[in-house]
Parts: sequence; C-alpha cells; structure tokens
Amino acid sequence: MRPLSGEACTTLSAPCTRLLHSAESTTIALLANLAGLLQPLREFTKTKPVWGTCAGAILLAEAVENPKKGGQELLNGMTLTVARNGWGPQVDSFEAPLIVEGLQNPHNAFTGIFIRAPVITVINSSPDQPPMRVIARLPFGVVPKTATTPIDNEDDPRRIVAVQQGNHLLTTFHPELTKDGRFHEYFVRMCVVPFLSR
Ligand SMILES: NC(=O)CC[C@H](N)C(=O)O
Repeated sequence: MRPLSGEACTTLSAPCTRLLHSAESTTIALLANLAGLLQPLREFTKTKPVWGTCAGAILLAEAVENPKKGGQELLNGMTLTVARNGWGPQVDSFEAPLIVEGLQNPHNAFTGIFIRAPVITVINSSPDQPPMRVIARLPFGVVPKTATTPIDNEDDPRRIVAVQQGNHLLTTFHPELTKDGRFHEYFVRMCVVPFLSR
C-alpha cells in the first residue's frame, strides 16, 4: 500500500491497492485535484481495493455533511454519507474499545482512536452495489455526548465506525495509530486477496 501523498505522477496503474490516510479531507482533495490525481483516483477506486481511515473515510464516501465552504470533492467509492467532524472539534477526540466482527481474536477489543472523526449518517444499500458489511459499532457507553440527538437505537448508523463494501474498507477512526495490525490484516485478507484471486 502506498500513501496518496507519495504519488509523483498522474497515473495510478502500478499499485494494486491504496490506503487513503488521515489528515484533512478538504486538503487531500484540494492537493489531489491540483496534482491531477483526483480523476485517476476515482477511476482506481471504481475497481481496486481501497481503505480509507478518518479523512480518507470522508473521501471514500458518496456524500458529506458539513463540507468545506463551497463543497469538497469526494471519490464516491462507497454508498454512504458521512458528517465531517461529526463528533465535534479536536478537543472532543476520544478513544473507544471496539469489538470487531471478522478481526483475528475478535473478543480482544481494538482501541479505536477518534480524532475529529467523521460520523456515518446514512448507509445506502443498493442492489447494484456490493452489500454493506458493518464490522464495528461504538458501544453505547462511549457514544460521545456531542451527538446532536441521543443515540439509543441499536441500528442508528452513527454508531457504525467500520464498514466494508466489496473491496473497500472504511474506518472512521485510526487503526494506523496503534501497534495493533489486525485491521491491516483484515484489509489484506478480505479486500485485497479476493481481488487478486479473481
Ligand atoms: N483525523 C482526521 O483524519 C480528521 C479528519 C478531518 N476532520 C477531515 O475533515 O478530513
């Protein structure tokens, strides 16, 4: 996997997979656009495995609430909507123990680090798209108080923090900031290997 910021050309044909890392989605989109990489990235995302974490999760969505003034570009890789900075500003960042379906040792909680994280507000399942597989939800006890309306419903999409759709993986938190490699292993096993074996 190579980070987008390391890309020096306008063709993305060489690597077979891509990690959209965290930072600031508006800046990543702006720089990708200036470098002529936005359209190649969209094409890449249409067929190849991509994992977006936090800001990368915003890029991977099809729609964003609370975008930058004037709007921001997305890659439209997964049929869901996210609210940017949906749990509040930097000072409301938090950690949460996550039980994640499909990880190795699933009963060992994965530490989710949420830094000015996006919140999933709508999951659009469509028969033309691969099914959405929800793999992690925030436990009720740690839903931040900054939620605009109370979250008391099991199925509230705002509790969803990790989801896979076909060969795309989206995490609203930062697995890359921990020493726990289980999400990396999950991405390779569930998104990359099936793609390479087709
Ligand atoms: N930690 C992060 O990646 C923050 C994401 C940031 N809120 C954005 O809009 O992109």
